[in-house]
Amino acid sequence: MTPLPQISLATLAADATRHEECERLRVACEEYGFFYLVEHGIPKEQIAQAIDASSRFFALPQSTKERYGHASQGVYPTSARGYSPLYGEVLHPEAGPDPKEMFDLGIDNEADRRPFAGCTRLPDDALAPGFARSLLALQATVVNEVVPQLGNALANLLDMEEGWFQRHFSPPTVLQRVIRYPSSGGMAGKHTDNGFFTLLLQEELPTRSLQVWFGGRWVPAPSLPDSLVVNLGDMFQALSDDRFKSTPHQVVHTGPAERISLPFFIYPNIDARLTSRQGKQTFSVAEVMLRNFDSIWETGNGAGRARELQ
Ligand SMILES: O=C(O)CCC(=O)C(=O)O
Ligand SMILES: [Fe+2]
Repeated sequence: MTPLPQISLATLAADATRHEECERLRVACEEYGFFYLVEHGIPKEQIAQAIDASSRFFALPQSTKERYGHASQGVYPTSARGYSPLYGEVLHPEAGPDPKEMFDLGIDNEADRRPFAGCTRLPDDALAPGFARSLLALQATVVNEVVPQLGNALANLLDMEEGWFQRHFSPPTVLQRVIRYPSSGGMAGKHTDNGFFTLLLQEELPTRSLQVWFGGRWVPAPSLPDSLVVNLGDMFQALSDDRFKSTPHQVVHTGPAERISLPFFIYPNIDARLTSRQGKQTFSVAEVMLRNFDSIWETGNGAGRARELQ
């Protein structure tokens, strides 16, 4: 059993029940910074198709996958999109590069030359059947349905002025990722996520691979049927003047099967400059994101608040 609370997006979004569920959301965020999202509205088949197609993509020959690597993508920073082989990313400096492989996508916009924007070069249907199609379909549901509803409810916890969420998340910056942890053992070093919040879809496996740092110990966040995992990121913590925390977490996957997970890292609009509720912190979204990418990919110092975590 996991102690993590469950929050219903349908209840949160309905006028008659919103108030009570918002209170439960507040408690979940204050106590854990992690919760399960149920009644989230993402069709089960859409998730299953994305996981199946991802698994097939990762089974392609290494040289084929590497044709879609960071250098082939044409987005700045280069590590923001495309395929990354095993041992590419450092989430915690002591753990070193993680045994996991990944593919990163974002919201496509050919003409947009700002950081983290542009178009993802994806394998076509002949090479990776359903890969691009299923991941972009999932992205559309997440970005158009889940992010506005959940994002608004989370923004309300921050007590910002009317229209704050709408103003700073139109559109949001979305880092969509597909991760494969091999059956021989996979890891994601302990870290915090750097954005506003993260939505995690994970393959339904009996393992307890994802672990959350809570109450001085690692608590498993296994996949529960029809549930997503949501966690708060460093930007949420900063905007709340540290009232809410971005909770440390890690992945220790020991097999016996491989594990696919599909996180969506949700950030404000890339041009936003934001100030916390009490005015103690002001930051540029692009600057914070670029610094975090530099720490992960260039200096090996890890993600989010990793350096604070022993
Ligand atoms: O794969 C997972 O379950 C979580 C991965 C994660 O925490 C991350 O990529 O930030
Ligand atoms: Fe994470």
